[in-house]
Amino acid sequence: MRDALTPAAQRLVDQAHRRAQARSSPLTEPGDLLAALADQPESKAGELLADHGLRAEELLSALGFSVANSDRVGPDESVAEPNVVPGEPPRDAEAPGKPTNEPPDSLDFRAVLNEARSIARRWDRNHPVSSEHLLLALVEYSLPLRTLLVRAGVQVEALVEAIRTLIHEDIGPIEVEDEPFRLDLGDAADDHELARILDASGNRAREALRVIEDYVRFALDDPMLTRRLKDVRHRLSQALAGLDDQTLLAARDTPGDVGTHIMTPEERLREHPRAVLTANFKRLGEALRTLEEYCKIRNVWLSGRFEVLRYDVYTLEKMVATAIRSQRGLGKARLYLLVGGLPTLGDLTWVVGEALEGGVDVVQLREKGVEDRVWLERAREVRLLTARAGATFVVNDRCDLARLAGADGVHLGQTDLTVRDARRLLGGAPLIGVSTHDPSQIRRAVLDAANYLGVGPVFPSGTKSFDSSEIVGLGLVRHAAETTTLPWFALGGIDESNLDDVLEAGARRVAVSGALLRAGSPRKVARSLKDRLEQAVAISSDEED
Ligand SMILES: Cc1ncc(COP(=O)(O)OP(=O)(O)O)c(N)n1
Ligand SMILES: Cc1nc(C(=O)O)sc1CCOP(=O)(O)O
Ligand SMILES: [Mg+2]
Repeated sequence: MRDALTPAAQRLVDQAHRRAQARSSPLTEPGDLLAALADQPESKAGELLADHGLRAEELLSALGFSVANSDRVGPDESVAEPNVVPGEPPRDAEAPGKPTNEPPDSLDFRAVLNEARSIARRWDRNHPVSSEHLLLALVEYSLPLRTLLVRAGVQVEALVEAIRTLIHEDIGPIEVEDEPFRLDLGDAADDHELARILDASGNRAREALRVIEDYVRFALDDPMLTRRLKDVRHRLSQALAGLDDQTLLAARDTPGDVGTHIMTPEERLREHPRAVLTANFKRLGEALRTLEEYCKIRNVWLSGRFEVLRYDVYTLEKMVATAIRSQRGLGKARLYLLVGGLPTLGDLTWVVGEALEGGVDVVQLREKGVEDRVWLERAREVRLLTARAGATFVVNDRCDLARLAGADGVHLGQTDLTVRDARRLLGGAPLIGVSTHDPSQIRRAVLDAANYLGVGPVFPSGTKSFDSSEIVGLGLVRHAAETTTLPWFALGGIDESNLDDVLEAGARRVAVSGALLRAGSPRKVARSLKDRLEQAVAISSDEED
């Protein structure tokens, strides 16, 4: 394999070889590369590992390197990036100057380099492999190394998202590998059986994935999840390319398959599209498990790729389930009111009543600095009003009060409780909303299985003061419109005068506070905002038809 690597990536690969030599290993393994990355906080990938919680010494010792004497093995270990040094062509892995007498690459090590290459070249065939590509290949395709990273403190999911964002990872065409990993299926009877099993489960996995993708794309209409599913399909195809398709085809015998006519009553009965979705997630998990188990006989590395895919599919299943539940809870909600800071309970009752009459769908009680008993009294009042109107009620910041008041959910900012901890307190049913102020927070909230997002502040706000650098503008609204899975509400300084700009940028739900609280007639303003939101929704669905 002749891979174009950035100088920094090349040094990491060389360092991995030297590490293998230092530990007297006959082969250079992926763990040697991970150790090289972990021990180079100045490289971009090393920096990312450190930012995501790596306790480098713990990882190095888990990888079998003694921290005291390891670690910068050999000379010239400075791996300061840039990815590509301007004016300097990327070095080649097998170019002259490569250290000699070092243990050759294990199959797994070569597979990691292959992976890194295919990630780097997804969009551009000439793109060199950088340290970030190497790190992504390691964590995405080696479950044991991923586990070691988790044990050494790394938040792996967030790390993967950060790398993907950094390298603009996206779904490109499937590249045919020059030298794919092939299962060497010969002519023996065992091989024939193995080929039939792998052929059937490969087809099953592909088909189930397609059924799931169709649901997410057409029923859920969710761009971010559709992209993630495409990514799984892409990786599944790459993994399946490791099986010798000619052998599999030769072994295929559909008319002779004793299983084709056996169908359980449950398989015939699917009452609604969601039942089809659930059944196909199950089918996909099973097919991946079969691939993983039977590949172990011949190629542990390939088996590991199916294993990682299976775990990713479990996570995706949860994300799809959350997206369905969120859309059901908030699918038709367009106008969201944040209310708080009013002098009396009577003022609160009046404003919320007016807003609900004007068509507000969600009310959030957002109090700051009031005594808990007052908070709770107000929350119970808003609960009553919203329940009568059939609207949703959310409590800002406080899970305890949300529970006590019987709210439908809670809203959390970036420094409030995490979604995971709020779920511990509230259980699975209540809605959890998260404030987001940049693309990575949006991605994180989606991965954390939040039910909806606040996206802002779009404009300066009279309700909460923000530095000008904190105002996200319409750019983040456009980003959310293009990518976001969940119901999301643009907010911050939105009123009748600038709503058109927000709609133009792609928002179809907005949250307001001052626009209603400072209005002479909150009912009229709410009605006008709501009508314009619904009109925008109607126009965009006409355009889609
Ligand atoms: C719908 C919605 N979006 C964002 C926020 C802001 O939450 P947070 O950042 O926690 O700030 P506070 O509101 O707590 O001051 C929100 N409340 N609602
Ligand atoms: C409390 C709050 N949080 C925001 C965020 O973007 O996180 S914007 C905001 C204030 C929303 O009120 P108004 O509509 O009056 O600007
Ligand atoms: Mg908060």
